Amino acid sequence: MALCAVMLQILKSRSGCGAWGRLLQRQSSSGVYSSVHAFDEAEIREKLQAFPGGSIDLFKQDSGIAVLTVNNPSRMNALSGGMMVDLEERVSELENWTDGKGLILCGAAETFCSGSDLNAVRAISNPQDGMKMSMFMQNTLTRLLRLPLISVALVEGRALGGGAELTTACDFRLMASDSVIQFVHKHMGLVPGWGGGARLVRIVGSQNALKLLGGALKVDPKLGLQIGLADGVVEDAQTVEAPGSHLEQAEKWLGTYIKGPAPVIQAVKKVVLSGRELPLSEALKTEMGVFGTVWGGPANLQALASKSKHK
Ligand SMILES: CCC(=O)SCCNC(=O)CCNC(=O)[C@H](O)C(C)(C)COP(=O)(O)OP(=O)(O)OC[C@H]1O[C@@H](n2cnc3c(N)ncnc32)[C@H](O)[C@@H]1OP(=O)(O)O
Repeated sequence: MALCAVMLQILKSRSGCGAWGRLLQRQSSSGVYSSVHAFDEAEIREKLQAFPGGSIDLFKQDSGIAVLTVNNPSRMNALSGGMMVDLEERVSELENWTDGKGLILCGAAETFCSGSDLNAVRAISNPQDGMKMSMFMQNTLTRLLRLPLISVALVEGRALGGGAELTTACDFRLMASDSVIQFVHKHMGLVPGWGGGARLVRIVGSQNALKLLGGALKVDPKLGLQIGLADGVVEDAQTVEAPGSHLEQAEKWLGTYIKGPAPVIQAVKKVVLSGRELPLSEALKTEMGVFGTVWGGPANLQALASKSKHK
C-alpha cells in the first residue's frame, strides 16, 4: 500500500503536477524576494534601465551548452543597470530551455567583469536604492545558480567586485592562467550585496571567505585551486599543444559532466541543488521526486535494454 502511494507520487511528479514537481519548480524559478518583502520589481527595473550600455548575450547551442556573455568591453564589462535587467531576462529564457544541459558564463574581449558600473553606482548611492538593487541581483543570481543546467564561469582577465560575485553564481569556475578574481568590495567601502558573500562561504568555507573579503585578496589560479574557488585552469594556446581557445577548453571540460540526455543531466543538477539548499529531510523528498522523473524514463529503459556494463 505504501509503495502504491509512493508510485502514485512519482507518477504525479512525472506529469509535472505533483507536490514534488511543484516544489522543484518553485525552487528553480523563484528568487529570494517578492512583494512579501516589499520588493517592487517593476520599480527597480525602471530605475536600472535609466543606466543603459552594454548587453548580456545568450547563445544556445545544439550541443545543449549555452554561452552567456557579459558584453561591455569599453568599461571592462562593468554591469550597467540595463545589463542587470538583461541578465534577468536571459535567466528567464534559460529557465525555459528544455533541451539545455550546460552553461558557460564569460566576458567579452578576454576579461570577465569589473563589477557594477561605477557611473550607475554613483547615481544610486543611497541605502534604499542599494538594497533594492541588491534584492534584484540576488533574485537573478539565485535563479542563475538554480537553473537545471550545470554551469561554469570562465574567468579571463579580471573578475572584480560584483564580477567576482557573478562567478559564485555558477556551479564551477575555470580560470585562465593570468586571470584574477578579487572581491574588492572592502576597498570601495562595501561588502558583497549580490549574494556573493553567502555563496563564497559555501564554496571556500568561512575561514577562507573571511580572508578573501577582509583582505580583498587577489585570487590567481594557484590560490583559486588551493582554496577550492577554482575548479580548473584553461591554458593559453602557446603553452600546450593545440588546446583550442579558452571557450573551447571550457566546453570540453564541461562536456565530461553533461554527456547524456537533457532530462537526466537536468535531474542530476536538481538532486545536487536540493542537497545543497534544503534541509536533509526536504532534500531527500525532492530527490525521490526527481528520481521519479527518470526511473522508467526513455534513457533508463534504453540502458536496461542494452545490458550496459560499467567497466
Ligand atoms: C557590487 C559592487 C561593485 O561591483 S563595486 C565596483 C567594483 N569594481 C571596481 O571598482 C573596478 C574599477 N576599475 C578598475 O579597477 C580598473 O578599471 C580595472 C578593471 C582594473 C582595469 O584597469 P585598466 O586595465 O587600467 O583599464 P582602465 O582603468 O583604463 O579601464 C578601461 C575603461 O573601463 C572603465 N571601467 C573599468 N571598470 C569600470 C566600472 N566598474 N565601472 C565603470 N567603468 C569602468 C574605466 O573607467 C575606463 O574607462 P575610460 O577609458 O577611462 O573611459
